Amino acid sequence: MMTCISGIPGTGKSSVSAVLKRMGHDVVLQNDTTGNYFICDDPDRDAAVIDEDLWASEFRPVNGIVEGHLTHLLECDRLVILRCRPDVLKERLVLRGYSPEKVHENVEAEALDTILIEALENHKEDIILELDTTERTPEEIATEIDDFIHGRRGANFGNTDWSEYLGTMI
Ligand SMILES: Nc1ncnc2c1ncn2[C@@H]1O[C@H](COP(=O)(O)OP(=O)(O)OP(=O)(O)O)[C@@H](O)[C@H]1O
Repeated sequence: MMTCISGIPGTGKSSVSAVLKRMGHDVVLQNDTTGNYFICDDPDRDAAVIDEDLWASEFRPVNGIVEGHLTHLLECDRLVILRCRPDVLKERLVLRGYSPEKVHENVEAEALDTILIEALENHKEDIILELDTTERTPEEIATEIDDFIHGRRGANFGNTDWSEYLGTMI
């Protein structure tokens, strides 16, 4: 069974995945699988552009967890989307040294539910679990994901609404 953990950069995917790995889950990093799909560097965003559709269509399923901000594009059995309140996400990304443009782009995408919307275009609702990481530890989030993977809790999404942040601090 393959579980994907997606979310805007800074929502806590790596932190949560590290805990899940310690709990015994096999974790594959998206960035370790995209090398053959490189198109060019994007200096404005300080990121590589990859052929996302080709990567997603050629991805070989794994029995475990795949973590990365594009993994909601993959076919999978369970999909977890991590969320973070825009003002807190902004702090996390500024601390990382992201440029103001990159902070804005990511925080706006979070406020607009971008990943959830894309996920709903590709997946059935009953495999999606959305978790707000804002005021919770990676350990708490990892426990919820472990419960989801093992069927001890069900799918759930649509409970975050960051629209009040649009057009204000971002
Ligand atoms: N639940 C949390 N509570 C507080 N801080 C957190 C939490 N999760 C992550 N952080 C902090 O937020 C920052 C970003 O976390 P992390 O690298 O896990 O995000 P990410 O979603 O994996 O980002 P990327 O997609 O760029 O790899 C880190 O400084 C991390 O310590």
